[in-house]
Amino acid sequence: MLKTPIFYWRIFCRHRSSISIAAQNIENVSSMFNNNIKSYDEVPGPKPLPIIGNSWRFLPIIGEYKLEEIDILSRALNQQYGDIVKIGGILGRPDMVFLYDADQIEKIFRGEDVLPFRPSMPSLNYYKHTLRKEFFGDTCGVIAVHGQKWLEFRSKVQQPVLQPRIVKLYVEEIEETANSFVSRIEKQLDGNNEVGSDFLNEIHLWSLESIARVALDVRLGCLDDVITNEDTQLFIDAVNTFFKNVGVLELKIPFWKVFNTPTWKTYVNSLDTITNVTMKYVTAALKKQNQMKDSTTKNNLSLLQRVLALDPGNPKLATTLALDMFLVGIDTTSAAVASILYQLSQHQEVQKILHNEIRSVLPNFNDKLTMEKIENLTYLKAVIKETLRMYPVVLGNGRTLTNETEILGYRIPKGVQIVFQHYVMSNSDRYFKNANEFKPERWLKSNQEKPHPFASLPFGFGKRMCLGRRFAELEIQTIITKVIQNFHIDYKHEKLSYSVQPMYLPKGNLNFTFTKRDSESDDTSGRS
Ligand code: HEM
Repeated sequence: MLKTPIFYWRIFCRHRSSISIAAQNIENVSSMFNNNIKSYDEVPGPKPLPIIGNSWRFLPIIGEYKLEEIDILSRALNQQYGDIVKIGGILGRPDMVFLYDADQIEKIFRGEDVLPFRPSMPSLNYYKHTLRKEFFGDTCGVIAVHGQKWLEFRSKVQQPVLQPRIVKLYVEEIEETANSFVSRIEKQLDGNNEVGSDFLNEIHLWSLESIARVALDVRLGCLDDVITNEDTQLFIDAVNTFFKNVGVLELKIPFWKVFNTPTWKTYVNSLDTITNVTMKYVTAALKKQNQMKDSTTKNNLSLLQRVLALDPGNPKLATTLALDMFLVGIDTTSAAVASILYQLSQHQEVQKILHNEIRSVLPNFNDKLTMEKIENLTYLKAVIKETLRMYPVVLGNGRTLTNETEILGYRIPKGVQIVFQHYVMSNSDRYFKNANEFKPERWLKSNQEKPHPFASLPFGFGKRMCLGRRFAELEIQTIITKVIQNFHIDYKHEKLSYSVQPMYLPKGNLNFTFTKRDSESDDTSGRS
């Protein structure tokens, strides 16, 4: 069936929309007068067959393109065809052009117009714009939203969400959540100091708890031994159900478009629950804000209070923002943390340097984290960047052209979806010397060889850049600091390979071994 091409695109587009949008005017006028420009038909790529085009390549059994192995496929296409590859002739969807050239990607990003176009995640798009239209109206958020509605929403919330000054207000709460995670690990260790096979779910709980602190000003208690708050259990279940079903709706034949499939109903229920619980907390915050007027200084207003103030008396804007943060901020951050911990378990020398850095910045276990201290954890930041270089959780990002554009000597028509192949570029020696080596040092200031700024872009770029980036960084920096400060981490099982799930992360049980460090220990003590 002709479903698979769409699957393929959506995997790239995952992050429920990360695949962005965009548009640019680059050189499109001058190109009209340049006779050397080749036509779109000449762009290299797998040749489509009559009628079925290239769709068959994505079919199970007979097709050679496997969605879970897009990493391998993308590299193979690059080797076979070069820096620009057309995947055209896919029934029911626009052509895709894969791009492997960082200079060209930079041009496209820098030429973005005011309304970068994001081909949206259809299931969420339908939920927001049709099924629950009455609730969302024109305040639909940014995920699965484009055009003027996207611009209006993003312009309102962008400043508070991305401002370092505001992110700084959350250091203590994010640290508290990380401490709860550490305590929970301790309680879950078996006789061999190993955590259970469902450790990724533990990371998800931490991530949900952290985002709730930011988006709702609430301590949900996801990491408590016993969850007593009914809403919290409801919320955890709904978030899990959402993640379980969104992949099915986005990646399999979209029967839900024709009738209410059980998956669709479950998915809608989960979204309704997340929206309702979110609305409940936001409304409570609004009430509290009204009662406490003037008691908080303007500088200390939380993100939620600031967003509430943007639309006085109305909880809709803040609810929608929180909803979007939950929908795209949990599994991305969780995947990144899982991947970083795995890499640290595989690179003991890196873990040792990192631990020594953490010990020098936080000599005592009880030392509180501050933004200034985080600033000094330069090796930690390099470890995070290096993991996201080699294993970006969102494999590729992209933009749909809104104008005819010259790309690498070819005239590419409006409407084509350009997919930036960051995974391949950031793992190529062309952009990173000895690219297959895990070397955080390459990101340190002392390194003379500066990487191309558009070869590794884990959070995207430009007007639609990740809205939660600063919070994601704070969360990841804090959790890794706390875990490595407390434990030596090992992975004593067969090496894991990475796959698209649809976040890109190690495939298999993450039953790490956590060996408690004592406060005086250097990195090697406490190891079995
Ligand atoms: C490691 C963690 C994360 C990664 C790697 C990541 C990556 C991305 C990427 C690649 C995009 C697309 C950017 C573009 O098109 O240029 C994106 C968009 C977005 N991200 Fe993240 N993200 C992460 C965490 C988060 C978190 C924690 C939140 C919220 C708290 C968040 C909220 C968003 C939103 C709302 C958008 C859509 C922005 C728009 O379309 O205007 N992300 N993210």
